[in-house]
Amino acid sequence: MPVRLMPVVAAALIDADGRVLLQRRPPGKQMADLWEFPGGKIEPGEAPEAALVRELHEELAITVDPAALVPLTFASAGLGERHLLLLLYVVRRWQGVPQALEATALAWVEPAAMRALAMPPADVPLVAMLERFLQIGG
Ligand SMILES: Nc1nc2c([nH]c(=O)n2[C@@H]2O[C@H](COP(=O)(O)OP(=O)(O)OP(=O)(O)O)[C@@H](O)[C@H]2O)c(=O)[nH]1
Repeated sequence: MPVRLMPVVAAALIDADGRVLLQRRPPGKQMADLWEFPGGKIEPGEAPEAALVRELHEELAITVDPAALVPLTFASAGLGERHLLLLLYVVRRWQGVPQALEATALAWVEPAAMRALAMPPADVPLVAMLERFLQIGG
């Protein structure tokens, strides 16, 4: 059965205290009001890293060197009529102070507190993996 693949890139920005930046999706969008990792869809012909650098600039007004994007894990899940392939990167270096240009809120969250937030279903295993990764000093 053919699927319509939807490739999405997302970033776990980690600050000096080991907290993770999450943003809240605006009302009216798919998955409204859920907390998510900043990011978005890869456009046709775009490399994943270029897409993530672009999205982080559009959503947070920060500049990120593609070399600072460290692949961590991915999610693969049906999403309506499409199939989401969500690539999660860890980012520890960027320029600028993140601003909520598209989200309704930003929050720096302790890793253990992430799973208490309402997030899209595909993010649940990503959050578990990220928490373990940060626990072992990744
Ligand atoms: N950015 C992001 N998207 C996620 C996450 N988890 C998850 O299921 N998604 C889904 O991946 C898709 C990303 O689309 P988006 O709407 O953020 O992408 P975009 O910025 O390109 O938006 P647009 O369609 O308004 O141009 C949405 O269906 C969203 O619900 C996540 O943690 N971060």
